Amino acid sequence: MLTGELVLLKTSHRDKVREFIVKVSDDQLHTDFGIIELSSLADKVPGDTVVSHKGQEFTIQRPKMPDFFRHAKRTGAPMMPKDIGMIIAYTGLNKNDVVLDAGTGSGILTMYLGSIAKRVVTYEVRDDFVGVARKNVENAGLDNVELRCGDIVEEIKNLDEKFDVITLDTQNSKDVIPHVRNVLYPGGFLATYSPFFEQTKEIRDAIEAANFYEVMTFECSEREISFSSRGTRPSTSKVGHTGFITIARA
Ligand SMILES: C[S@@+](CC[C@H](N)C(=O)[O-])C[C@H]1O[C@@H](n2cnc3c(N)ncnc32)[C@H](O)[C@@H]1O
Repeated sequence: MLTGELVLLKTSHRDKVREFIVKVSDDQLHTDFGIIELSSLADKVPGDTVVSHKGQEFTIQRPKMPDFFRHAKRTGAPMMPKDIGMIIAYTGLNKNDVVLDAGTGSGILTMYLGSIAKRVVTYEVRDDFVGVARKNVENAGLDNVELRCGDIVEEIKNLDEKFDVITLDTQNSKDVIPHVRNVLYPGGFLATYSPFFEQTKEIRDAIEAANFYEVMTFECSEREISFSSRGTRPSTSKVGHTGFITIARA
């Protein structure tokens, strides 16, 4: 692993997996299971192990987005991976795209967008939430995300840049939509996320008034299957309703 690279350290204790995301550096990681010199990770590769001063063995992996998602600090209502996956798939997000995103919240969707897109500009009206999101984005090692504190309803009117994809997860997305086409490239995608039917209808009305194409609204349900010695069946604890996704094209 290279100096400055992020590393996922995993160890088992009493049948439970404990994990830490660290950076290869001259620092130390202090855990219940002993101290690890992080410089000792420099000559390792994924799959190798490192041993703490108390003799506890940790395996070394490269952290991926699901690890950053699990470790992220949360405020408000972060988007779930099932919905994030749909937005990424239906907007066709790729490495050349520049994205406008609002509201940032704790930056969960923002992190996933940043892990794929060329650049992400994200707006959040609460500066304490911007602080949380900034930490999550930095912890995920992303340097292509620009976090701005501001009200997207006003800020979008003053933007002089165009975007390939715009994602809106705010209570007032309907007030942003009339301005979206001014900053979205022709053929670019808008994706909105809204928990209520009423809010979603307002978004649809605003999208229709702004003459978008290829409009569709859906919700994504996720059904986990549980496997046990007694049999195989859908899990009884499931993720219920989260939100409705609306996709539209300029
Ligand atoms: C549901 S959360 C977003 C969650 C985020 N997508 C995530 O995955 O972590 C909605 C956020 O929008 C912010 N917000 C609401 N109105 C806004 C506005 N007009 N401009 C910018 N942010 C706004 C709220 O403060 C809140 O943090």
